[in-house]
Amino acid sequence: MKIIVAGFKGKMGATATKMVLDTEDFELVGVYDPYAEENHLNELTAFADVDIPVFHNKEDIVEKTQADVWIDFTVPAAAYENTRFALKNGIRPVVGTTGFKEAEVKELQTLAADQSVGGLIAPNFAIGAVLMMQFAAKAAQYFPDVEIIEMHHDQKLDAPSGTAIKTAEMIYAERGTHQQGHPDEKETLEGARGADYKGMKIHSVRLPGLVAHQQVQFGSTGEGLTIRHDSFDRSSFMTGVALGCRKVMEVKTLIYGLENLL
Ligand SMILES: NC(=O)C1=CN([C@@H]2O[C@H](COP(=O)(O)OP(=O)(O)OC[C@H]3O[C@@H](n4cnc5c(N)ncnc54)[C@H](O)[C@@H]3O)[C@@H](O)[C@H]2O)C=CC1
Ligand SMILES: O=C(O)C1=N[C@H](C(=O)O)C[C@H](O)C1
Repeated sequence: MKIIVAGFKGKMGATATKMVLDTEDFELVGVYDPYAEENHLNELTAFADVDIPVFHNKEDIVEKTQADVWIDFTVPAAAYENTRFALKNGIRPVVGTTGFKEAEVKELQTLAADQSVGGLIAPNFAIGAVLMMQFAAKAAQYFPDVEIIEMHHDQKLDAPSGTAIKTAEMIYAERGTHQQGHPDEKETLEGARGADYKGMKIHSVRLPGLVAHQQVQFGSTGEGLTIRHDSFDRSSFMTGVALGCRKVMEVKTLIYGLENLL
């Protein structure tokens, strides 16, 4: 399987690049970042023995390689265009970048279906995080009152996290809209109650030292249930990324959420 990694100099992109190089049946054919100063991956100390081209524009990738899969860990502002480009050129996207609008995902799904090209957008590739979301959706059948607290490193650009939004969407699919808290509650300091997704509150914590953590907290009469996942290291996402790369070779649509491929 021939793979391109977009965003290779970033925290996730570098981890994914290493994973591709370390996986026997994966072949890294190029890395992409329009802002990179390097022309070859071996110019970076971490990849000193890897002679792979660095691409600075997308057209060169199509012209000079024959990639099967496009792994994307870039920035919210670039991921939609990158995914669209990959699909249009028959390269299967495996996208971890967050910040997609609901309409953008739908548009890309239509394009993938039209092009008959498989792909995956997964807000979280950690298997434990996918289980957390599924357990939370199950719990919401019995405990409709829930708040989501997501906690990330302070370099994160988007809030709330893609995982928090996906969790809220999965809970919503089970419980629908539900009024929580006191109907007359007032914020004396704006934002105190967090963001609101169909009546569900989402709180975003950003602190140095954190990686990626989320707590889904349910409350009911005389009892509470907390479901928590922690990614302590970015290697936690790599099993899911590798699995995504294999699975997109077998499908002809753009899947949203790793849970749909497990
Ligand atoms: N789905 C998942 O499991 C996970 C998703 N993420 C998401 O992945 C994304 C990247 O996260 P990090 O690696 O922490 O960020 P980062 O800031 O460390 O890396 C982003 C990289 O993208 C590059 N870049 C900027 N514009 C680009 C473009 N147009 N094309 C290609 N590359 C471009 C930057 O130069 C930078 O090196 C974020 O949206 C984050 O939320 C992060 C961890 C896990
Ligand atoms: O930016 C991150 O770090 C992460 N982003 C994803 C998200 O927005 O949910 C996945 C994970 O939480 C790490």
